Amino acid sequence: MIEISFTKMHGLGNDFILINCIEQPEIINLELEDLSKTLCHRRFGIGADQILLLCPSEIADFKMKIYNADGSEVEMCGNGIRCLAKYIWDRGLSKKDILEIETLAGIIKPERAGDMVKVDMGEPILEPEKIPVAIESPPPIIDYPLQIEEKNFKITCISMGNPHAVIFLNEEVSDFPVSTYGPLIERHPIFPNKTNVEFVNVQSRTRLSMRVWERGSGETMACGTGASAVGVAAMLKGLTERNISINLLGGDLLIHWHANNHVYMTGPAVEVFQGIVHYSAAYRKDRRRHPRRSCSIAIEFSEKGKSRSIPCTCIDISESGMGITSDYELEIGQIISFKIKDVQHPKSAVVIWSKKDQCQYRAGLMFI
Ligand SMILES: N[C@@H](CCC[C@H](N)C(=O)O)C(=O)O
Repeated sequence: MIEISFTKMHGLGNDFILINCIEQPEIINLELEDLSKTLCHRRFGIGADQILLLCPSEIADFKMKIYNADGSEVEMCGNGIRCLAKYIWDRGLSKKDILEIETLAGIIKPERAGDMVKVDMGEPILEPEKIPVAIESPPPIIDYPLQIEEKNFKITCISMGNPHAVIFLNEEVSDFPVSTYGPLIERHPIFPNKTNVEFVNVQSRTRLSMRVWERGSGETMACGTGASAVGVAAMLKGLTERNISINLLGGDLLIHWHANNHVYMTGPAVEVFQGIVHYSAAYRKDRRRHPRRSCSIAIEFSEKGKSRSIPCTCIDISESGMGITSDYELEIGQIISFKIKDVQHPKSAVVIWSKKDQCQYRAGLMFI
């Protein structure tokens, strides 16, 4: 059982469990799919649509990893990145007004905009093979006919880093059976990576209303990438201007498809509460980048801020970490210092797992 500190946040009711993996680096070593499924569960967990992991990045200010409630890892989350930016600013983790956040969809830039957060969502992707959607037709895919049971839909396909199928309805979106057709379209074989599905009504040339069925999470109160895709779809079809507001179940987002081809999304981000969850951790199978050599070397370590030396045995070692056995129990996240005679290695490590093994303790350490 490990303790995980988290912050519950939402963007227009699309809710997130944000975990700071810079402060808790051991989290990255967990089975993250299991973690997301467990924590997002609305009855047995904390409850959320997605988990967001704040991580260090080598190419941007920070990295955001995102997992849906069903455990699937996703490329991008528009409401999530506004919440992540607010978390970073509120805790003084960066003084920059425009952040660069690495995601699986590339580097996305959230910017302070008064009480709101404006996000440069990048350029929409229209090529069918990149969305991806198995339709052999030149881009853009607009109003492609798709029959689902007795209903004939027309889908407009766009990727904002993640896939979206946008459907403009003649009937009222507020009464539409989103939870009947959403999952059938999400898993339709023409979407090899599944898809998010947006159902839309046009109110005027500057205002739309929509509901969204999110891939891997079900119907949510809002979706930032979804609203961006809907804005692009409406503009491609000539239904609206390039600067519009979109009403979702949780409130409004502003979408601007700029002449530079970037989509800008503006909306709120809210922190709800902080907490600590006790989690029965499953660890990732061995995905080490550096192979470990077995050994048996007696070493001593000391805990950060303490001078007492504690004996232990190093039982395997690689470029990035080592395994030890000791009579002393170490805690996950604890930082220790040590020295191994005649071996070149960093002098500090963080404990990424720890368990009792018969009458001794075993721990995995990552060099820092
Ligand atoms: N809620 C998000 C999108 C989250 C990911 C999505 N469910 C997917 O699987 O692509 C947003 O605000 O963009």
